[in-house]
Amino acid sequence: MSVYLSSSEDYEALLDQYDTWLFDCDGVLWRGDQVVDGVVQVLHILRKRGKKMIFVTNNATKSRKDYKKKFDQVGLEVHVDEIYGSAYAAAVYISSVIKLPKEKKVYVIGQAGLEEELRDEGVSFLGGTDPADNTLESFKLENFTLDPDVAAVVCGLDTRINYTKLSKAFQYLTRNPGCLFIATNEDSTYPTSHGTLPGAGAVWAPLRFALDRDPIVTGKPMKTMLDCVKAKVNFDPHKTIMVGDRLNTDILFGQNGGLATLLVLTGVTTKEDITGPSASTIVPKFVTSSLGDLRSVEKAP
Ligand SMILES: O=C(O)[C@H](O)[C@H](O)COP(=O)(O)O
Repeated sequence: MSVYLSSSEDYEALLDQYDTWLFDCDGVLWRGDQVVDGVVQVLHILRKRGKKMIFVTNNATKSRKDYKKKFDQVGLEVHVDEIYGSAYAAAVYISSVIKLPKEKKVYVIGQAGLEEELRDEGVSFLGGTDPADNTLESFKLENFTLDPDVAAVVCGLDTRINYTKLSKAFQYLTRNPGCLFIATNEDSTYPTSHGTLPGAGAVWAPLRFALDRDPIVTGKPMKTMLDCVKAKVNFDPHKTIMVGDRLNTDILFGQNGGLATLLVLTGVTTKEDITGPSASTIVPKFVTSSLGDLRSVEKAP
């Protein structure tokens, strides 16, 4: 059963109990470029109280450096070493977990942020933002030359997804022996300032259907993402809380890592999703309307 938080006393108790705070981004800190009301103040309070803060996003369209620019633009005081994205997790997984040989490559369905993280990890790639792949022309298999060095296909959110990219990925995954199918994350949707859009999971779902094969997912809720954080940051899981807006990624990610979890209702999850007969089996430890509400700890007389 979740504990619903609403008073400054509730929030004060949470601040006392946890000294490391992990935050999801889309739906918690912001929706698109619109920062959630009160979040700037709350991060400032946490910083002032010496809390360790880590930002873990499944959005693979941006690199950690891109996100640092976004944090700066929206007025949130965050260091690049506090930012962990699913693009970075996928690149580390390919370079350091499967240890892709240097002569091998990955075919990318995704955007520049994913390419930047792969490049920074020394992973060769093709596809992605290549103009030849970002076309609405019909894909002609007779004109396609298979690159035998492609040993994995990696898929992230790609707002320019098309039939050519899906067809090339399909060729590598069915014709290059042992070619790995990797997804940065499986979010079905994500919130923006103007409403909800299909997420990365909806981008690569056609491949899963065509292949009848599930990808290796490296973002939340999977362990790989937390391993990336643990490789750089020391924290006590018993004094760490994960704040998210999606049950099957953020909250499950926290639970898989043995962390406390705080669900906020400013993103994709509604109160109906966690109450009543069709409530999810993923039950957060705490629930509150918005991360911004924690600013009331400094409004108390
Ligand atoms: O890939 C997607 O579907 C979205 O970018 C993802 O849902 C947003 O990631 P978050 O910051 O919520 O982890």
